[in-house]
Amino acid sequence: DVASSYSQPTLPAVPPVQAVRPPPAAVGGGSHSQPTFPPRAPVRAVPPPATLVSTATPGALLAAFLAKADPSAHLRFPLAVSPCSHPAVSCSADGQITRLVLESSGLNGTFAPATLSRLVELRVLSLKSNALHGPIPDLSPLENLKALFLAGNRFSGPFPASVASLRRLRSIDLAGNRLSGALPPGIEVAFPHLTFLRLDANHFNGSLPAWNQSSLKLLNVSYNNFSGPVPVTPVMAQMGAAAFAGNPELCGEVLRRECRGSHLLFFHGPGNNGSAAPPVQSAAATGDGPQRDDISLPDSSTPRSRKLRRRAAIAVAATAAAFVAVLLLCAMIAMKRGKKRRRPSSAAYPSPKKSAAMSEVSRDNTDLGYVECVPDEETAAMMMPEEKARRLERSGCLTFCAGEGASYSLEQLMRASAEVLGRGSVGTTYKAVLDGRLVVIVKRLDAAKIGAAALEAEAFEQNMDAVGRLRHPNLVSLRAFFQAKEERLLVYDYQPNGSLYSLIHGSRSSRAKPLHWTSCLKIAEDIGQGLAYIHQASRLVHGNIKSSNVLLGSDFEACLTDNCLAFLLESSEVKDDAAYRAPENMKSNRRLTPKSDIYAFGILLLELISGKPPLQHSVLVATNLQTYVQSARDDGVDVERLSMIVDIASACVRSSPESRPTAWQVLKMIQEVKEADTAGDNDSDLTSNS
Ligand SMILES: Nc1ncnc2c1ncn2[C@@H]1O[C@H](COP(=O)(O)OP(=O)(O)OP(=O)(O)O)[C@@H](O)[C@H]1O
Repeated sequence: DVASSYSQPTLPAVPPVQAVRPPPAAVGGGSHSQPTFPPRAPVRAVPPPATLVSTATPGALLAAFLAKADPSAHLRFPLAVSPCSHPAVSCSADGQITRLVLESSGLNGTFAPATLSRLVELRVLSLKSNALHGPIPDLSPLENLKALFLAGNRFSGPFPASVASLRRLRSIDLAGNRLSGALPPGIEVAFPHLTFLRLDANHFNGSLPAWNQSSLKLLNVSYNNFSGPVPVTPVMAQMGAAAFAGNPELCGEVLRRECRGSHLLFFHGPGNNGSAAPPVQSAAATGDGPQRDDISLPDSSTPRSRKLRRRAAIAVAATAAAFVAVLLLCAMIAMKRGKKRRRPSSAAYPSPKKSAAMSEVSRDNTDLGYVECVPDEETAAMMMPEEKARRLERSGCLTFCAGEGASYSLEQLMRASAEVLGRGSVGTTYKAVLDGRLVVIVKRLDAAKIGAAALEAEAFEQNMDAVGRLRHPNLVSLRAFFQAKEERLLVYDYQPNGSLYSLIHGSRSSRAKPLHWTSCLKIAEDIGQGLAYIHQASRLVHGNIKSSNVLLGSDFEACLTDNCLAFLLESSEVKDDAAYRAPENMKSNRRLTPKSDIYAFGILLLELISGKPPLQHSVLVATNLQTYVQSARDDGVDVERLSMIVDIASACVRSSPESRPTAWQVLKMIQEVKEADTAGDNDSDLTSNS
C-alpha cells in the first residue's frame, strides 16, 4: 500500500515548502482532450529598442521597456501620446517619470537593461504580479528610487547588486520570484531608511544578515534556503518566527530551533563563528513591544544587551506614539466628514439578487458616507501594512493587503464597471474593470448567508489581514478588502482561464475522457503546493477545497481561491458542496481543520484523475477506488502509477482525520509519482495518447 508506506513518520515534522512553482509545462501537454490554449497575440510593432533608447525621452525608454517586457503587446499602452497622461505613470513638472506602476498587467517578457533604469527621476517602480523573467538588470542609475516592487514575477539570477547601491530605498519587495544565491555582503547596512523588505518565496541561500535599523518594520525571508542562525537583533527578533519560516536550515532562538553543534541558543549573527555569546533580549521579551507567543528569549544583563534593549524599547515607544497619532488623526477626519455627510442608519446589506452590478455597490456605498482613508499612491507604496492598518477606521476603508501599494482608490473600485460571475456560498462574485484597464475580482459577502458574528468588524479585519498575507504562486491573492458598516468586499486577482471544474466537466460530453495524465499530475502538484503553503506558512485552514475553487492562471497553473474563508463558513449554515465535506464535519456546528482540507483534497484528486463528479462519502466507502478510477481511463496510463495516485487519494479520504497524511506528505507523494512519470516518459513506455 503506497499510501500507508508514505504515511510512515519518515518525513520531517516541520518540513520546508517549495513556494516557487516549477516551470510551467505539463498542463496542456499532449493531444488528448486538452483545452485549446489561446494563440500568442501579434508582436507589438515598435522600433527596435536601441533606436528608442538612443533618443532617451521618457516615452522612448518606456517603449523600449515594453517592447521586451510585453512582447505580445497585451497591455496596449498608448505610446503615441505622452506617458504622463497614463494612470500608471506620474511625472514631474518637467515631464520626467517619477512613478511607474504596471502591476498585474500581463507583462511576460524580460526587463531590458538601459530602459527604465534610465528614468533617473523615478521614485516608485512597481512591476508586481506579472510574469517577467530573466535577470533584474542594472538599476544603479535610479538613485532617487524609494520603492521597488518586483514581487510575483519569475525573475532569476542573484540579488541584484545594483539594487544594493540605491541608498534611498525604503521599500523593497522581491518576493515570489526565482532569485538565488547569497545576499550581497553589507546589505544589512545598505539602506539606512529601509522600512519594508520582502525576499520570501525565492531560492536565496547562505546566512542571514543582521538587519537592525530601527526603521525596518517588516522583514520576510521565509521560504528560501537560508541557513545558520537567525541573528538575534532586537529588530529581527520582533519580526516573529513566521518571517523566517520555510528555511529548513535556519536555526537559533528566534525560531526556537537549536543549531547543530551548539547547545546554547545564543547568537550574535554571522561572523561570530557560531561561538556562544551572551543572549540579547528582544523587545518582545521585555514586555514593551507587541507580545509574540513564539518568542521567549533568555534574560541578560550585559551592557551590550541593555543598550540593544533600550533601543528596542525606544523603537517600540516611537511606533506606539505614531500609531496613536494616526488613529487620532483618522478619528478627527472621520468625525469631521461624518458631520458633513448623511449616514443613513437603514443602509441595509443589499441582497445580491438586488445588486446585479457594481454600479449598485457604488450607489449603496456613496450613501453610507464612508471615510476614504487610502493614502496617495507614493505614500502608500512606502507605507508598512501596519501603518496602513493604523489608517484604517473601523468602517468604510479599503485596506490593501501584505504591503501592497494602493494601486487604486476606493472611489475607482466603486466606479468600476462590473459583471456578475456567479453567486457562491458566501456572496456574489463580480469581475470589475477599473478605469477601463485593471481587471479585478470583487467578492461581495452576503450577511444573510454568513451570519453577523463572522462579519463583526474587528474579527473580520483580523481574519482578512491574516488571509491577505498569503502569497504563493498557487494561491489566488487577496489584494484588498473593504468594510463599511454593513458591507464587506474582498478584492482578488483575476484569473483568466476559468476553473478546474469547467476544465474537467465544463464542455465535455457525458462520454468525455478525464484530463491528460500529465496535466492531472501537474494540477495535483500545484494544488498540493498551495495547500501545503497554507498549512505550513500560516497555519490557517482553507476550508472550501473543491474543483470550482481551483482557478487556472495565465500559464494554466492551478491556483486555489477563496482561501481560508473557513471562519465565514464555520459560523454559518452555509450549504457548501457536501461531497467534499469530511465525515467529522457533517454536523452543522463544524470545526474545520487541516485534516478536513486533506479529505476535500482527496475527493478532488479522485475527481481530477477520473473525470467524474466528486464522490459522496456514503458512495465512497462502498466503492473500490482502484477499479472506479481505472475504469474511467482508457488512455494507456501506467497502471502502477495510476494506482499510486489512487492510494494517495485513499489515504486522504480515510474516515479518521488522524490517519490522513499532512498536506506536505501528500505533496511529496504526488511529486514522487510525477518524477517517476517523467523518468518513465523518457523511457517512452508511458502515457501513450492514442
Ligand atoms: N479570481 C477569479 N478570477 C476569475 N474568475 C473567478 C475568480 N473567482 C471566482 N471566479 C469565478 O466566479 C464564479 C463565482 O465564484 P464564487 O466563488 O462566487 O462561486 P463558487 O466558487 O461556485 O462557490 P463558493 O463561494 O462556494 O466558492 C465562478 O465561476 C468562478 O470561477
